[in-house]
Amino acid sequence: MGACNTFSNMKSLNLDSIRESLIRQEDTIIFSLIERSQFPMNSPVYTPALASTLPSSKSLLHFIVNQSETIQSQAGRYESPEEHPFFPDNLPSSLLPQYNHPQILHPTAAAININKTIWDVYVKQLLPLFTAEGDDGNYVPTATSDLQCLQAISRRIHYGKFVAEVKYLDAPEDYAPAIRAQDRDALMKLLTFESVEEMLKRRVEKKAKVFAQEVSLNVVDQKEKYKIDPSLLPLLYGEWIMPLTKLVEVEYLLKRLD
Ligand SMILES: C=C(O[C@@H]1C=C(C(=O)O)C=C[C@H]1O)C(=O)O
Repeated sequence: MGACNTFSNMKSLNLDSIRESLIRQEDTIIFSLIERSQFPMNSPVYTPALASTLPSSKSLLHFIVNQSETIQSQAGRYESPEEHPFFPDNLPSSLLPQYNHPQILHPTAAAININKTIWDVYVKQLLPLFTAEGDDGNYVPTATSDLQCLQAISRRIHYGKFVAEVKYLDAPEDYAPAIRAQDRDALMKLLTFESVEEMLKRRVEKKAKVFAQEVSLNVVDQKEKYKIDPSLLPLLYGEWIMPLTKLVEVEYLLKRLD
């Protein structure tokens, strides 16, 4: 049986099960980056000029994400504590019967949403790293690939809330004084596991070597080629995805005793 990506109940929530989910989410993130990388940068997708006749005049990406979130919100996506919209203002309510999502997180945590930062980091820092320069006019497939990447990365980073809850429950006596003192540095130190981070960086590079490898039947063509450079994965995780996950962890813990 494959590793499960969600929590069905409180009992299944421990640091091992959360890390298993984060490991499975690596696959989703790597595949979504590979899909996006088949298109060049297509920079008109991210600027207002192309979007001036659309209801979201900021950019085509803004329009596609906003409209997709509207549909998905009506279908109940944001009822789950694992999901965070990029444009939470004025989202319609779910039209579906309520699913009984386990209430694991401390109530004040619901408000933590760092998607603005994730959006900026993705568009300004990550995209240029793994897409070729250029414009091939495939704007809608490009923006829908971006939506997949953004949702996968956001879900992973906001999992920091669950990580933080479990770490707190495992050692409240260690965390409580730092929370009471609102000491960000002490919390960051407590929640950081360098060996886990180092293993993760090695694993995502290895996964990218497998997932992004060009498959050829031509035995003469021995040299391995990749759809995205595998060494980008430890960079993306080390510079942005893990630090932002830890930021969510700290933000969560700061509110854990409210
Ligand atoms: C997520 C965790 O917390 C921290 C963040 C990590 C990450 O984002 O992958 C890894 C190890 C920790 O430093 C964890 O402990 O698993």
